[in-house]
Amino acid sequence: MLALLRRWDDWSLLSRLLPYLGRHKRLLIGSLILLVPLALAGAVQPMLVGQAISVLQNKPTWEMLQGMSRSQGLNLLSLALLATIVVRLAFRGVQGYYVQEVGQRVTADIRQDLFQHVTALAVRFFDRTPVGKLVTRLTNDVEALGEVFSTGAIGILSDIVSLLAIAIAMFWLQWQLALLLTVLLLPTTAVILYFQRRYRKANYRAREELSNLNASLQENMVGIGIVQSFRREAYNAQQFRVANQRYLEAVDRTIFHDSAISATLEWISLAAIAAVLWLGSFLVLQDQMNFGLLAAFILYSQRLFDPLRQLAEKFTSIQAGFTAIERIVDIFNEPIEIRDAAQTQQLSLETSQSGEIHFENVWFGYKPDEPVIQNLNITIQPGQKVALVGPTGAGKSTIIRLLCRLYEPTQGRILIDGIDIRNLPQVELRRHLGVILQDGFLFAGDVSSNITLGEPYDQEAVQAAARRTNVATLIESLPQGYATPLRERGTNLSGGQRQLLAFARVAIRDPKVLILDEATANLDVGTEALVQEALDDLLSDRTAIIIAHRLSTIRNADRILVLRQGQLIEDGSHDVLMARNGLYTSLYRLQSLGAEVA
Ligand SMILES: Nc1ncnc2c1ncn2[C@@H]1O[C@H](COP(=O)(O)OP(=O)(O)OP(=O)(O)O)[C@@H](O)[C@H]1O
Repeated sequence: MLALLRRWDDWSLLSRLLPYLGRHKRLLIGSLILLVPLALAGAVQPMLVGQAISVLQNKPTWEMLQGMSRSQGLNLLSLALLATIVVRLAFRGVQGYYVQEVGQRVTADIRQDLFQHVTALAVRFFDRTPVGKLVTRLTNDVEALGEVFSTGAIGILSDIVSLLAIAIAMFWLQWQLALLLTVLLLPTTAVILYFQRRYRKANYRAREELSNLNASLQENMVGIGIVQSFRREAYNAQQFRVANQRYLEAVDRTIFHDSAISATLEWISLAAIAAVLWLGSFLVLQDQMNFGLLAAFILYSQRLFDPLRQLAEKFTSIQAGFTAIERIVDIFNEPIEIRDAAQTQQLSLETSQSGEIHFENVWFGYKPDEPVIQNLNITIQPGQKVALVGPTGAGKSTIIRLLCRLYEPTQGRILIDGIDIRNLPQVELRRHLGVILQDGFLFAGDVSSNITLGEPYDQEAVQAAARRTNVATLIESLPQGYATPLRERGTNLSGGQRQLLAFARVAIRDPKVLILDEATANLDVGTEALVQEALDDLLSDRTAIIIAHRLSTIRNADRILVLRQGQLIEDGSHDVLMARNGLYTSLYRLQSLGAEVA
């Protein structure tokens, strides 16, 4: 307990999460109220047994028992004992249920808030955090935290109330024996605290190792295709074995410290009985105490260590919970870097002139000292089709991520229709931009929901978007049409078909700016014709930024921007750039040569 009080850090961490308890006040208060009769019944039982023995021995008893015959007194005491047993039986179940219920509800609330927080974090956070680790935090850690709120915190309160009730009863009955037991409690508590501290450290390590294990698991599952095609199974299994072994060793350490605590308590509670017998018999022999009282104290010495043992067990789960709290609060503390401004502006979508994009002295780097985009100045007129071209790693995709505000420029600003994108609500910015990437990601759900993505479009709009993007025939040929279930992996859609769905997803939103990042790279010839047709339709009357490695696909762009190492080095139409005989010309010639050789 002292260790807990000393850990102000922990308490301040915990206090961040206390409001969650406040949401379930009624259950919480119910479970707290039930603690009182439970503790009282527990503390009275040894007294009743002691009185029964005294009645049997004709020794002094409580006043109310003195006018009764021995059998009447014994009957009354047995009835009272039965009543305390009934109280404990009846209330313990209800109280346990309430406590678990509070824990589970708090866990569910925190899990939900954590999910919302994590999905609001900038992409930058995901660059440095493996998905497996996040999953561990959202599942195992939240679960461990739930224990703090259920069995942990309230359980500890219940044990403390029991301990207090027993202590008061003991001191009331016989102070010397009570003092002896209290003195024995002190070194026990010190030993427990020592092992607790060790346990806490071991537990933190174990959780870290579990995160690593999950991260490795997740990487292998997601990359299973590559794992198998490069025959990396044995190699990866070896790596997994190492991670698994490390986890095992870390868990072993926690078990060791946990067992050490139980063993200490086991030993000390026996020692306590011996000590009570020793001092108690001495007092009985000296006629300072009767045998009934000694019997009551032997029961107390067992009872006293029982809540202490439970307290230690709960401390263990609370310690695990504190580790989890640290890791969860870490995530809650992760600032949401990209937020809507306090005063946002609106885009006027109605004018035909909307869709102008302007990069003004934009600098950006994923790491502070490594600029990936350097002093970029571009103006794209409404309706213009612009292609971004350049060697691999030149920064083409980065420009798109900046425009979508997945990352913020370190210097300079980006304007859409004259408004800084930081002043636009993110919802509006992203609605204004239709992005199609190389892989059309599918969510678990049916075809329609993969097009609407949860927004309230009616079925007619979904079908119209599908027709516009040449995917309607395909969808209608699926076993359940628009209601066919899809999921990210293992669907029977080809890369091209998924891409057509991604087009429909954008078409239904009717964005003013279309962004294609290698959107047609993965397609077979048949699908490419379909996609090209859909694309021509989508592109009309929209500003578009297109990234394509195959330069033949962007010949018709109004403007081609050539990048090298994050700098714009050429800007013009295909013909103008060819005449200039620069980087674009050499890239184009290289590709034409490649095509001829092929
Ligand atoms: N998430 C990231 N974290 C750190 N560095 C990154 C990240 N994404 C890209 N980079 C680096 O930024 C540079 C530009 O990357 P970007 O993806 O914009 O290039 P690109 O021109 O689109 O390349 P490609 O044609 O190969 O897709 C590269 O040097 C890359 O290593």
